[in-house]
Amino acid sequence: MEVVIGAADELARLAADAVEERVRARAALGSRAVLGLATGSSPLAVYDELVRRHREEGLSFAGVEAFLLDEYVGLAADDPRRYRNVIDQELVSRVDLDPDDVHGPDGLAADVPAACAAYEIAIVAAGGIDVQLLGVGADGHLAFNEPGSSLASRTRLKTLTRGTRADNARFFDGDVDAVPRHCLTQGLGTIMQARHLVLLAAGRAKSEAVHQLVEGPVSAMWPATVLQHHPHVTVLLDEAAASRLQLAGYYREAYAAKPPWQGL
Ligand SMILES: N[C@@H]1[C@@H](O)[C@H](O)[C@@H](COP(=O)(O)O)O[C@@H]1O
Repeated sequence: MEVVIGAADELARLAADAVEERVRARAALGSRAVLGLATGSSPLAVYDELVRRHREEGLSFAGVEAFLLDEYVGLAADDPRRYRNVIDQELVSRVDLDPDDVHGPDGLAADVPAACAAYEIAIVAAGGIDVQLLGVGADGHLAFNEPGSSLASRTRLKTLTRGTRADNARFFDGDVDAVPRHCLTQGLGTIMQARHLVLLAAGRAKSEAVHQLVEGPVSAMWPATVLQHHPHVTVLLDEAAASRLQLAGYYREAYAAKPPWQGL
């Protein structure tokens, strides 16, 4: 696990570098990159940077396939809070990514277990996710895998905690009761199969979750700690999110002394 502590614009550039590198490398081989997209505030600056590179530097997403981490259950197909619509607005509609190549768990499925199983199969059929962008909840949730989630879980229905619903009420005019109770989410086991995980966290409210995920014991009580078992994780933090790290000095030194050939 590599921890980088820096300014917001630098972190967004690094995450965009990881995405761009994969997209260009796959295109050069004549194959398609598979991206894992996250919603929430954390990746927004990354999407802005990718859009800028698309417009100014010719970065093309044509042929790229993308999968969302999670989705609310029960929001109407045209509801702007539906994550599939959020990602259209934040990224897909601003670049040349074909909307038909962007997939999310179906929060309106009549047969939820079948829809979740189909989602898992679709990810595998695409060849697996090359780069997965991630945020983390203040309680350590990853995607919508709340505390207590199996570390081996697959895409399934979950019940949101009151805390997560309160955090996300800002997207529902501050009305916690308007936030759906249920969601479909990639499981922790699903997320762990992506080849490179790039997690962004900002602000003091995330500092305990960040401390646990980087330095705490692996536990379902802090679902993001499962990332300690992944061979290729990049954790991009602002100063406030990094403020409870015990080994922050070491992470800074390691990053500053990193051989240029190493990449992210
Ligand atoms: N389902 C999402 C997660 O995928 C996201 O990572 C997390 C943090 O969100 P934010 O980036 O807005 O802090 O909260 C939401 O509940």
